Amino acid sequence: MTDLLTQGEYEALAKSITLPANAFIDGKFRPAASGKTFSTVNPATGAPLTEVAACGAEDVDFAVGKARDAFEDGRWSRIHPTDRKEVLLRLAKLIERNRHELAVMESLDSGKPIYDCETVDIPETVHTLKWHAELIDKIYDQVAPASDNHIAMIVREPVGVVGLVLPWNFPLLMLAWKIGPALASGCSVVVKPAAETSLTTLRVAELAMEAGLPAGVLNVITGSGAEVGEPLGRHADVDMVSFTGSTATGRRFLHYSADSNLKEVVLEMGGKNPCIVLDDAEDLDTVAAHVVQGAFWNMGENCSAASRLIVQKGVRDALLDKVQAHAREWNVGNPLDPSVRIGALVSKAHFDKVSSYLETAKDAKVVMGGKTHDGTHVEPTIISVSGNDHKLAREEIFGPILTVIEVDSFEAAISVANDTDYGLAASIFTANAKRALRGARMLRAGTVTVNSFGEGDISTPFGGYKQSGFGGRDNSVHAHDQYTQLKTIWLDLNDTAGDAID
Ligand SMILES: NC(=O)C1=CN([C@@H]2O[C@H](COP(=O)(O)OP(=O)(O)OC[C@H]3O[C@@H](n4cnc5c(N)ncnc54)[C@H](O)[C@@H]3O)[C@@H](O)[C@H]2O)C=CC1
Ligand code: BAL
Repeated sequence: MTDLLTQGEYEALAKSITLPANAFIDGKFRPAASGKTFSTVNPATGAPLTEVAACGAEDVDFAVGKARDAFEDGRWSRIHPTDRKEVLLRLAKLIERNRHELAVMESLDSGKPIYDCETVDIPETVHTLKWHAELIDKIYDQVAPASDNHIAMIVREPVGVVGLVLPWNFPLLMLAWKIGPALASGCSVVVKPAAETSLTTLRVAELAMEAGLPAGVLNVITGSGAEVGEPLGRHADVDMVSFTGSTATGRRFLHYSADSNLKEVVLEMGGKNPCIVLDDAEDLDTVAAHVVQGAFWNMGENCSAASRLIVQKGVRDALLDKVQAHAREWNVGNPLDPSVRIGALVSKAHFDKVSSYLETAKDAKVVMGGKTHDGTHVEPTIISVSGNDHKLAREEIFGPILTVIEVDSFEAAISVANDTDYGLAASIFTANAKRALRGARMLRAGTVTVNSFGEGDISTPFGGYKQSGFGGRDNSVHAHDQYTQLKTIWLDLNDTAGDAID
């Protein structure tokens, strides 16, 4: 059970904590080579929090060089997996010990409710690091079938120096999703946090040194996508990039790779995720609670947000009454108030984008909400559209706006659900087990939940079909596939040289 503090205690902590500001390279905080900085702002108040190093290509190059040195001399990549495990477990413990400080930092920098930071982001970050740490000395290599005179081994080796490019919606958790398996596998990493939310990544890098991670293994380069993300994506000495963010930026990383060293690229991108509710769904009140959680959790700033409610005609009105009742419990307010469920959107620029969709609602029916507050807050909003062609049904809004589409059959529901370029997540609510399973199979999405909304947990792969994903999966044992490559080693056991192995 998480021990929440009071709003007053969180506000006192916010005033007393030291915010990191410099990039973190080779075990030390360092300013950008250019000396430039940018302001990071509390989106809930508009007040500047601190000045962060505005790094560029020179800093990326320096960090990649340090990561390469660390990888090649084996100070991390070649130590026993159990020793890597111990360091990562210590890091998880240090994050747990500093949870209130990290939760406040995350909330101030991103606008997320402190309640979410304390009850989801921090515990899940700790759990993710522990899970990958515990896994790494339990994965065995393989021996392939071969004649008595040969042994064919298939071994996993760390891929090398990896670039980890993070989004702003779950700064700590996405860091953990990527450094957990990357570091456990023995890679050295250069992390590029989103410019909006660099602070907790920098603090975790510092804690990693305290945990005993050797210098140069975990580096953090702060700055913009153009100045840091692009040079990292194009760097000839980066072996692999794992990215989470928008589909447009993900696509750029494929170009960077093709134009440079053909580095491996794994992309986890956007979604316009359908939530299907059929006429025979049971317990509409619980269904409504899932719909609200799916649409409004983290202010809808979630790649797997259930942003399209596809509801069968017979149950539409009853369901929408209950969805509104639950949504009214999601109060908008100061993110440092532990009773608040809807905090600020991440930035004024993102607020402007999300609120522009409220204008689009003029040719649709606003069922609930539609108002904005305090410059960066948007109320939980439900908008009913005439069909799946509406802009609100097609574009990823990444805000607390749920688009409702009515359908008249199971087949129509599946067809509308799949009518999107995305394919990250989907849910289906029905009491008919055969239709539930048939639907789950027919939905083109990386994760399908039946009679619930969720992303699964650390033990199951997370990633998308179609333009939501490329190249691999986060979470689960499969996350290690991103950060390792397979090597085949054949041994000839004959006393004298035998035939060629073919
Ligand atoms: N997990 C997800 O699916 C996420 C989706 N988004 C979607 O993307 C929209 C835009 O948000 P952004 O912050 O602009 O996302 P983004 O995809 O541009 O940013 C993600 C990361 O890529 C970096 N980046 C940006 N431009 C780059 C470039 N040209 N080259 C290399 N790296 C670059 C950013 O600095 C950040 O670290 C949101 O409204 C939302 O719809 C945003 C964040 C997470
Ligand atoms: N929900 C975890 C992945 C993401 O939103 O970026």
